[in-house]
Amino acid sequence: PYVSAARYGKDNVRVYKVHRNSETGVQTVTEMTVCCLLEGEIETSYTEADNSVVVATDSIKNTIYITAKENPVTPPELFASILGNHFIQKYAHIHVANVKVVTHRWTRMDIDGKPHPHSFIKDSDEVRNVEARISRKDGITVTSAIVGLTVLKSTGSAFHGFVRDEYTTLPEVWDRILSTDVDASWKWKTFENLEAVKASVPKFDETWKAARDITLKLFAEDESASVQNTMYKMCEQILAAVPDVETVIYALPNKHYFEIDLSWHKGTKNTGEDAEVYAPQSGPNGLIKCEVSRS
Ligand SMILES: O=c1[nH]c(=O)c2nn[nH]c2[nH]1
Repeated sequence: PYVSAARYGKDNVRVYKVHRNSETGVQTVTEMTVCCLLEGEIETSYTEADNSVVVATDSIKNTIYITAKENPVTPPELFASILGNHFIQKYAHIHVANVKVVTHRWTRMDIDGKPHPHSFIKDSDEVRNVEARISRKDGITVTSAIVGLTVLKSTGSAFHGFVRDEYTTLPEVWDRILSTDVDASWKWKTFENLEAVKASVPKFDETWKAARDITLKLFAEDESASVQNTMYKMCEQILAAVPDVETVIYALPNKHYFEIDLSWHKGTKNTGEDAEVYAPQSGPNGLIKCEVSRS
């Protein structure tokens, strides 16, 4: 047998960084969880207990903190690329760094109608993620993502015209609740090197905001014929808005809310257009995925 693939490093490295603007007194915080896994000429550490090729995962964790101290931690696309590039520059035998950055939400509080200089609220578990592969040979590939953006609409969603056969019990519906946890990601054109990532820095925040705004606007306004069709429109609009993005990927659970027939109680009407009380379902749930690329 031989090692056909290997990568190792430190996962779940939690990092917080504060930026203090001494002139305005405004402080800005970033909190992220980092995973950094290295690839290269490391097979002998597996096959021959040769630890001479191992940059200890503890050293990788230390490097994450030093890199955060010495460099910007936002946008996450830049930080991930700087971190990964460090390893392939520092260690000749390391050829690839796989870096995942999960950025948590700290939304600045508004107090008495004014943004507070140093107080924040975790207004949701939504995260902004980046996965970057920094390769000596192949350059830097970056995928950005919005994960855990939970949305619901109480109407404006239908699902009918689907296959009806001896396995079908689902009634057709013209007016239903639609709820999902958005997992949207977009793959950037490969960056030749760190300089190319730095040249694109303004695009990363812009694109995250555009992708989020497009998702919310379409979710709210589309007379949805299905999760499939609505998510395709989201992908189309993001591709149209961001030339440097090659592919957009969505994975949307369909979080069902079932009607409850209450007619057993004095003929209470609570189905169809009389439905008001529903049973939110934890599972099973639909899961609809798609990947849309430039033609
Ligand atoms: O939007 C939907 N897509 C589907 O594929 C599906 N299947 N059941 N309900 C559904 N709703």
